Amino acid sequence: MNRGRGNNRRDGGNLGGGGGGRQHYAAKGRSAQPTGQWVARGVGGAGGLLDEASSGSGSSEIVRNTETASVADVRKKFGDVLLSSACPSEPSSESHGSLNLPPKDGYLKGVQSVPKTEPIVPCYNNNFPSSPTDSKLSESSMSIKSRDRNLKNCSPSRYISTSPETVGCQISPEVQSGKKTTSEGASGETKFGSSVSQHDGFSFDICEERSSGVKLKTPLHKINKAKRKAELRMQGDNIKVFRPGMILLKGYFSLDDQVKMVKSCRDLGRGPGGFYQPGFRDGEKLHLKMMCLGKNWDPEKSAYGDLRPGDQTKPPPIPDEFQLLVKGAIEKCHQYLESHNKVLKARNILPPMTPNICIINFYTKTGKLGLHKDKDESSKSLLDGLPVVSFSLGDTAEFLFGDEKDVDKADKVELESGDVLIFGGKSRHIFHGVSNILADTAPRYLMDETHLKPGRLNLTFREY
Ligand SMILES: O=C(O)CCC(=O)C(=O)O
Ligand SMILES: [Fe+2]
Repeated sequence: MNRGRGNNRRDGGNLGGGGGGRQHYAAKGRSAQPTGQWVARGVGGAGGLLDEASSGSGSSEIVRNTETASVADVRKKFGDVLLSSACPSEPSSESHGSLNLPPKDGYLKGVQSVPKTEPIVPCYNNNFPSSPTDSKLSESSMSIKSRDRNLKNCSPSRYISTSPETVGCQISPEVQSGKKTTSEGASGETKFGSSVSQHDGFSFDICEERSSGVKLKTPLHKINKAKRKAELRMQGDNIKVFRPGMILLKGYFSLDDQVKMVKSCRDLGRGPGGFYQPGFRDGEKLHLKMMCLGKNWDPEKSAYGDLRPGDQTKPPPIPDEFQLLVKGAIEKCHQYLESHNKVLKARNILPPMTPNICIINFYTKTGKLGLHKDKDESSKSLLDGLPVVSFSLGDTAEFLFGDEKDVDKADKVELESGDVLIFGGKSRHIFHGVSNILADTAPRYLMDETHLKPGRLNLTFREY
């Protein structure tokens, strides 16, 4: 399993050809639930229509899936859980940026286990999710875009930016030879540092501290307008099947649900096992901040483990509410495939899964992730094509995917805040990556409510 090493790194430097592990290079139907109540959306009641399969999905299934537990059942279970607004979220006295500086003299790898900030006990009982309804997909925002010319001809080792503006193909000889490392500060600037540690920057806060200064709030009528717009987007047919097993649920999460998710990630990310600046064994840094839930993914070993090697922290468990959202999204896909495609048993095209791993990435505007395959999960999981379920929050990402590790041959789709992308079954082994973050594209309401730092939050759920 190689998600991050050698030619397969998941860093900013690997958009070019080669193998492909997880290399950091660097939808929907929400019901009109009152704020604070999270109801899995858009499941159940799938029609029996058998339209032309847009994905070319197989039509050999003859038994309709009736086994998947209804999300409504899970709703009953979690529907009354109190919201997480009571989670402690004391401001840190530490400036966030300083946690991303290169390690100080005397720093020893593996010793920096205690965050400088007062540890904040994460709250795992946030009450998710909402229930999106079928919605119409806006072609403009979900069509596959042409290839990313900016990344053309970048070889893997050259795709490490030396400045925030550098898209790729420029790198100092020191970095190429592995003598220097790059790290991305809170501002998104890429900095050089020593390669003593791959684990500096523990407990990076994805949100700004609320400033004491006066900040103009978005007028209520604007908020309502944005919410109405989001609701409308969710009411149409917002689902796109790119390939068998690769499905985009466009605008799946309401703005309020997005706010809750960001707040949960923030709370989790400031506690033990929280966000940090990951790097590879040779000192190269991924162009993002990362944390894991359930199991730790180690970019140095390209493998999962129970503890994070750098500080021996155990990743927090995946909150039940996240589980519910994942389940709802998969069921939504099943429902769609069975009602819009010639599929009688959609789980044969997109197998169900219960995630026990979530990798959360935070990209600043210069963040990126090289073309890679997610292949560090168990052989059985990979063989069965258990899907990766990906939630996007914040700024829009240009997401590349294809059969080869070649940006010129990759397709591109924009993933906006609230979108869910799922790739499983025959699409489980696609190359994919993030070529670009489109600055200032996050919904204003989300930013106002969460103080999310400029950038994008991505959660990918998997079953080991
Ligand atoms: O950020 C994304 O959309 C993709 C993330 C990803 O591929 C990964 O974490 O393995
Ligand atoms: Fe991935």
